[in-house]
Amino acid sequence: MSGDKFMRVVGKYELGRTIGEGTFAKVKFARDCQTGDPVAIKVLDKEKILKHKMAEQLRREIATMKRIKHPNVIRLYEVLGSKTKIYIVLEYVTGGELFDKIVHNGRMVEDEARKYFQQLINAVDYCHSRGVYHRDLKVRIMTFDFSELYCE
Ligand SMILES: Nc1ncnc2c1ncn2[C@@H]1O[C@H](COP(=O)(O)OP(=O)(O)OP(=O)(O)O)[C@@H](O)[C@H]1O
Repeated sequence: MSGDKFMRVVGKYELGRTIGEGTFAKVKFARDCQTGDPVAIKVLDKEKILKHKMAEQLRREIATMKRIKHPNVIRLYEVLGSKTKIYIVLEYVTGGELFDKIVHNGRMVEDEARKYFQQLINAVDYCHSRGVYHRDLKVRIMTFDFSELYCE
């Protein structure tokens, strides 16, 4: 992404701007220094994880995500650590949340809804076939045509 400022290096990644924030993580745009490929890195504070007794849940979530490899599920590439932080390196997706798209447009034509729903079902079916059941699906859209919908 041109125009981005990269300030910190973690592993082989240059960290750029913050692109989102969740309950326990800041999500940064980053770039693989070797290939130039974009990634999203979730940065978690170890102290905060321990304080909220989330270490075991996080460990389980990471182990599960590492097993899941499907074109419609965000890939976890690797996990890095420093003294104070955990860095979860993820596939970068650009299209925003499906929910926001629906709210913004007010409605969705049936063909488009069918396409997204098919991708969602494929992803969930794959996860179930591997014994993984997700209780908090987030649906994000990839801007490429061939695999538009990712769920995490
Ligand atoms: N792989 C990704 N590619 C691009 N943006 C992402 C990616 N993962 C997360 N984001 C952005 O970062 C925001 C926060 O994501 P995160 O997964 O930490 O929290 P959440 O799932 O939205 O909330 P919570 O952790 O509270 O359930 C997202 O809303 C999204 O905008």
